[in-house]
Amino acid sequence: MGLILTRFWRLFTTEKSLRILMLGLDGAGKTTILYKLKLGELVTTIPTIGFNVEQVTFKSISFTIWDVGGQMRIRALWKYYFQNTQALIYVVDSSDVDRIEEAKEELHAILNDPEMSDTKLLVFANKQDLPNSLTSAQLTERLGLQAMRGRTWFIQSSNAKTAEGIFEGLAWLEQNLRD
Ligand SMILES: Nc1nc2c(ncn2[C@@H]2O[C@H](COP(=O)(O)OP(=O)(O)OP(=O)(O)O)[C@@H](O)[C@H]2O)c(=O)[nH]1
Ligand SMILES: [Mg+2]
Repeated sequence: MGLILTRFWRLFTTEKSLRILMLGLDGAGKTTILYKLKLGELVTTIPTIGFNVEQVTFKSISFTIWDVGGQMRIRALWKYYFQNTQALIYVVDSSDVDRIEEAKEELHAILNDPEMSDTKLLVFANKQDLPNSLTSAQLTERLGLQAMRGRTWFIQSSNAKTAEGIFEGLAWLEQNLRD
């Protein structure tokens, strides 16, 4: 009976959980972002070997966010998380200027996978608090975002330590994944 009621209730509510994949080079700030969203706290992270997954509810939508470790030797595992992903959150350390090209190559490799062809893209231009960090406009250029065809995307400046920009990014996802 409970199950029937639950199913009936779901017909009239907008309840749904969307699968979000969060990737980016090691140290970009993915795990920091995940727990800032989940707990509202700054957690002390260690490099992720494997993944973290958390359910985060924002406005009408429940997001299941998969945060996968970004170290080079484990990036080959990213593809096993692609299936059924509605949106990719790609986190970039905007101050790590020497590795922007690497971040660009990895991003385009992900987006070229057929399983990611309809996936929406949110880029966090993270670590904006650090000196010499690139602005979101500079990153847009360096990551080749404008040149992408047929992709719904957005770039948001952020500081994961203070949560600046993080919820703005989630609001964009909520708007674009609602229907
Ligand atoms: N200054 C500054 N530091 C940040 C910011 N976001 C994350 N960090 C720090 O960057 C370091 C790496 O953050 P993580 O969240 O562990 O990075 P990650 O992307 O999960 O890394 P992997 O798990 O190795 O893929 C930590 O010391 C964070 O505190 C930010 O916006 N500004
Ligand atoms: Mg991590």
